[in-house]
Amino acid sequence: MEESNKEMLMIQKWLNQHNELYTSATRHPFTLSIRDGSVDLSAFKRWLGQDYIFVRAFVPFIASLLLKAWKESDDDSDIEVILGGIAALNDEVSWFKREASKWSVSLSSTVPQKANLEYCRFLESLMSPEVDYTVAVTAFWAIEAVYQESYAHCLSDGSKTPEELKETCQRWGNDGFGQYCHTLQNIANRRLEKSPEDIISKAEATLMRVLEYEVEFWNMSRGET
Ligand SMILES: Cc1ncc(CN)c(N)n1
Repeated sequence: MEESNKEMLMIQKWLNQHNELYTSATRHPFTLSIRDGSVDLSAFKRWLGQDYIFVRAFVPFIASLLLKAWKESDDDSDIEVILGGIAALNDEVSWFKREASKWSVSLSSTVPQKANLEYCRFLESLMSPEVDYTVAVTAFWAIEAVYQESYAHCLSDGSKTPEELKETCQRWGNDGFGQYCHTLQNIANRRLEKSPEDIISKAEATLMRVLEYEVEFWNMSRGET
């Protein structure tokens, strides 16, 4: 391993080593099509309905992370950070309902697609008490960071995001959420620094699984499955 990687924090090292996979999640054709204004609105509506189902499954996952933080964390401020995420989710669920009615998407009749079911099943597996807090908080950071990077890109220079999709992009692409993701990354790095080799490799494998599920989730908006 080259010298620079030794001082580098674990997450940064992994993002370098798995840059292709990270890019496939954060620069997916679906979000690139939002950024260049060519997005197929039926793909956007498919994504909206599926993501509402995911966010509902995300709630118990964050609740389980709060419990792991309470039991295992060496730093009490982690609990407040995670609590902030739970509070934001409360607002997020109502945002989905408003946005769905704006697009006449019926959330109650949306059927979870295969990629969604598999991702939610993976989330549920991370809720098990056997899964270490360090592994779970690394997953939490990755899940949030993919959306933050993807949607921030739809708002950055040169973007031609349609006006009616800007609010969606702002939801995850805003600077405040960017700060929040950096806070999560710091928590994950702090925990990884003190972790034994087996936990570190579990966290790396989990990060890669999250990125793969995120790519499949974006692919789902194409509506093939
Ligand atoms: C699939 C997915 N991944 C991440 C996020 C951001 N919480 C989301 N809403 N949906």
